[in-house]
Amino acid sequence: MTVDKIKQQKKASSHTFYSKILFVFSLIVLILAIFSSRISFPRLSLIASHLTGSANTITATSRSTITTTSTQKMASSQYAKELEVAQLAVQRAARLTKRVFHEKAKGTVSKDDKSPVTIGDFGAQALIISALKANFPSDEIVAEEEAAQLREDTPLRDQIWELVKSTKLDDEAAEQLLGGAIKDADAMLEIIDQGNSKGGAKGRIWTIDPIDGTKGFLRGGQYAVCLGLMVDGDVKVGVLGCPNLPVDDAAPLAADIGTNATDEGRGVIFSAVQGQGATSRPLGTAGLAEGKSIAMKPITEMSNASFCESVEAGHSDQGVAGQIAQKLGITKPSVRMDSQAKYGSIARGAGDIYLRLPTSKSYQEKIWDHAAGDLIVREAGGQVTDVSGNRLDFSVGRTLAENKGVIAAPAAVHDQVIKVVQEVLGQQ
Ligand SMILES: Nc1ncnc2c1ncn2[C@@H]1O[C@H](COP(=O)(O)OS(=O)(=O)O)[C@@H](OP(=O)(O)O)[C@H]1O
Ligand SMILES: [Mg+2]
Repeated sequence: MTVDKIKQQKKASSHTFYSKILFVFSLIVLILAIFSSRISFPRLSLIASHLTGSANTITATSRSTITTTSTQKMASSQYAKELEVAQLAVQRAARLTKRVFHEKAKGTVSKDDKSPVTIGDFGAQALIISALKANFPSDEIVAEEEAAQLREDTPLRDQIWELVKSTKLDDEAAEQLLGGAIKDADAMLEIIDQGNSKGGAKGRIWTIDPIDGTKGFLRGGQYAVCLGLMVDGDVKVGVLGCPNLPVDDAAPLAADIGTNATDEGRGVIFSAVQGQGATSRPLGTAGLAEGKSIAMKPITEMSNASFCESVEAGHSDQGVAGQIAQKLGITKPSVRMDSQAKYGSIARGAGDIYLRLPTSKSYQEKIWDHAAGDLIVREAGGQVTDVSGNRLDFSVGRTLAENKGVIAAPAAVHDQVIKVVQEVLGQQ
């Protein structure tokens, strides 16, 4: 054997040695990354599914099995304080709405656009804005309700004030974090009116829908207390309190879900922070309960998929949705459900697809009806767009002026759904 050959062999074996070391080193780094929870298991499997482009790689284990100690995780992550305040504010506001929900008389009045609003809507908005202003005084707020009507109607104002001043979380530290009680009824009106931001593409702006699905709330159905934070037009934090959804993420979706007479086993908070995944936790009455990571369910067969839509035919074209579902091969009837509870339900894999088809050319969707749900579904592995396949644009004011309709589905099938939506709408 020549000296050259011996040298070559030595070089080759030292290469193999170094690549082995490199392999072992990468393995250790990967294991450390998993255990330090910087990448949670559901997100890893979602990343895997994006890499392979296959829905099937999102395994069943990615769903709802990982318990996160919310406060521990929050402490080190971006928007931790915003998330904690937002969830507690929603939990407290939901407590108020539940009191009204169980009353026969809900203090319902009609707004200028003829839609209903209750003492629950006004009270919840006051409590949420007061918590946000205590923590983030210079942030702007886009909220659904305004106090003008209450300034004219003192008995109604007083009814709301009674509710607001007596609704607290049974946790002193949580109450303190939310800034404590509002001073008096007049201060409450001022606070309600602080939700009058025009919205837009610059700075930190919160969106609040104190009771989304007010009609559902009045009917005894689903409703949601919704809160989102946008930074420069992009949703960073989203929280949905759904008092009438089951706590169990795996409970099958049905129109009458959560219509039991008591609150036993129901009430859930969904939340998400951009880039940090989505979570569900039981809706409580004191501090925050433990959360679980949630992820959308992979659709392996369209014939087994389910889709949800609005109960109100005026809010979404149910005829067109039926045609889309049929063309996709969906065989189950739609699950009609009020409010952003639909977004939460598909995000945790209880349902698969959410279709919201415009009923009029002129209606512009409101940002508070979609901001939180949009982020929660996307962080759970879904895609949310309008009927043309464009992302919802929250940066153009109080409405989604640049979008028509909403289509939310697992990322792996979203293009397929949009293709069919366009075929059906093209035939109209
Ligand atoms: N024409 C039209 N088209 C689309 N959407 C509309 C329309 N009119 C109203 N709204 C908004 O719908 C919000 C309720 O959402 P959902 O339809 O999902 O729930 S519900 O079935 O109506 O309860 C509802 O929110 P809330 O007012 O908070 O209930 C409205 O902002
Ligand atoms: Mg709404």
